[in-house]
Amino acid sequence: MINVQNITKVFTTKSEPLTAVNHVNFTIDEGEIFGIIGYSGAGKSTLIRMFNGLETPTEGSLTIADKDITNIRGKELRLARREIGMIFQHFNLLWSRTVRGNISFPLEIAGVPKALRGKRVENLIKLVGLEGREDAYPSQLSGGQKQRVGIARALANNPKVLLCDEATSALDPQTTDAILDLLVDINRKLGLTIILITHEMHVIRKICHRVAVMDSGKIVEIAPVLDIFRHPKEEITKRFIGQVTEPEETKETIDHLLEKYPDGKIAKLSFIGDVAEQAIITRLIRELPVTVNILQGKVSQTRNGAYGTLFIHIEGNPSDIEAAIDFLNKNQVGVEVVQND
Ligand SMILES: Nc1ncnc2c1ncn2[C@@H]1O[C@H](COP(=O)(O)OP(=O)(O)OP(=O)(O)O)[C@@H](O)[C@H]1O
Repeated sequence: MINVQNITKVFTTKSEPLTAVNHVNFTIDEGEIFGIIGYSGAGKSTLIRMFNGLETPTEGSLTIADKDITNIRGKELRLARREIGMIFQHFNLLWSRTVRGNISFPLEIAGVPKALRGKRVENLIKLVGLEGREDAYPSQLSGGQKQRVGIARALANNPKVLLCDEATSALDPQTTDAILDLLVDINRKLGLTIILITHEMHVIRKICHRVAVMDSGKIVEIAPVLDIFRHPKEEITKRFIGQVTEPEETKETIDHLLEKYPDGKIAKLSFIGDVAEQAIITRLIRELPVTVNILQGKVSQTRNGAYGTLFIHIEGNPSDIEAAIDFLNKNQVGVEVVQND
């Protein structure tokens, strides 16, 4: 449905040209929730802003539903923008208008007659769960409620695509989850394609089907979310995954254990889906003369299934430890020795 080909954006700055997005290629299917993750300055905002003409690419093309939106201007661009809604980190609401007034605004701009607007606004308020708050002003709303208004406003003209620019970054964890659940609900109900940018792997893990990892203007890795969890290739991807799979205290625990047991090896095991980690560890201890200490474990749920990590410390003589790692590898467990000696 969406085809991004060789998209590049170079900004002219006082000192030298700055390449914010550097020859990026990918496609997005209709109805997909597609995440783009990267640290600050990676080029995510610039990339997403090219989807609705807020930035013009220096090179490359971008087609949405077979329509090339790269170089359109004026009326054509305004019409194309109606097909693409956008929500923002800081909501960008009109402070002098009520909830109803904010949601109605894009309909007024599009010239929808008043008689039709009322019904449409009521439906949108219901869709995002803001019944009873229709007459409140943004200053009277919580962050989560403000973003619900942002979502309703973005959906007012029945867009095919919703762009989310760090839409949950200003919200607390509980409100973030509620807004993410709402996005999934809307994606299911309306078949809407959602493209979101974030620096939080939690957001990707919770709702995205696929993810692209962006670094210095380039897409360095792109895959279904569960595959990325299972086989991250790039160092930066591993760091993002660590945000959700590794409890913060893991490093301290590992350091402590290395001091306590200087001879062992510490391994990070990855389990996908229903692989029963308990049974594998039990068999490992029975079959090989090694001792296993379980340090930390966590299971994360993604849209495509569960992903678990377990940190263990293996003690024994070196050949038995090697045999233990072999055993784990043969049992469809991802094994990464994180540190030894
Ligand atoms: N209008 C502009 N003029 C000059 N440079 C810009 C402009 N907009 C963005 N940049 C630069 O392009 C690079 C990418 O910025 P961008 O905002 O796209 O990154 P980002 O990944 O979204 O980060 P953040 O989350 O901090 O916004 C940065 O080095 C930024 O300073």
